[in-house]
Amino acid sequence: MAVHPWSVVVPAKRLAVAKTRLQPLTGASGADHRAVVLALLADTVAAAVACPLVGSVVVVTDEPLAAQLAGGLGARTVADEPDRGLNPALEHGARAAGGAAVAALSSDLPALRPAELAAALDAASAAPRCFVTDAQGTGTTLLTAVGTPLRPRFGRDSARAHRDDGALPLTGDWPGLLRDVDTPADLRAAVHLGVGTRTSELLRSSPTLAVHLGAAR
Ligand SMILES: Nc1nc2c(ncn2[C@@H]2O[C@H](COP(=O)(O)OP(=O)(O)OP(=O)(O)O)[C@@H](O)[C@H]2O)c(=O)[nH]1
Ligand SMILES: C=C(OP(=O)(O)O)C(=O)O
Repeated sequence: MAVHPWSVVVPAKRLAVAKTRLQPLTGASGADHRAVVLALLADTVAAAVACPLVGSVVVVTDEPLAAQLAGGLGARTVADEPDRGLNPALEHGARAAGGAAVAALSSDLPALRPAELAAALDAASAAPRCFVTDAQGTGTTLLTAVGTPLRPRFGRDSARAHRDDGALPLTGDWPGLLRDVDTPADLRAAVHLGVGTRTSELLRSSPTLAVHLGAAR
């Protein structure tokens, strides 16, 4: 039986140290690196907030600009505790979010659509813990838990780690949910799929970045 509402937890580290693999692109195009990271987060959070199966979105961050942005989009923010990296931050966010159905969502999914997230969360009622593998095939973009602790294993080869830890892999027609952005090629692929409002605005205001991403008209 489908479960909802879901609490969605989104991690966001300090902008100054985030998305370093995008720096060659932002540097070469003269784009504001922080603005790019924030735009990816904004489109991800906006899609989660707009998802009909989601009751609350909690962003785990110590970054004031990310917290401000999350608040403006209707998400709640909690501090980046216990300050021991991504997985402890997600566990903290999941505890703060509460509820029986909790999902950890990557913060770098600018092409995510609310209906895609709804389809994945709907499918996630199939097992107590489920996950969605990223487009590369090694990482994780969504980890879900219903009535059981989240036990996040994000990091290198996290898809394998989540599967080895008993979570069920989910597949479906949700290209925007798979397309996390780590590298310039990933951002190009997300732009090709169609990105949300904030990333689109950024491309309009940064013509050189748009050219680098093949998005210039
Ligand atoms: N709140 C919180 N989020 C984190 C932490 N570490 C990583 N994240 C977030 O988790 C996601 C994946 O992080 P990483 O793959 O380590 O780093 P990244 O910023 O995506 O990119 P790179 O610098 O290119 O490795 C990003 O959204 C980060 O902002 C942490 O300690 N606390
Ligand atoms: C940490 C992860 O994400 P990223 O692709 O941002 O490195 C992961 O997939 O587990």
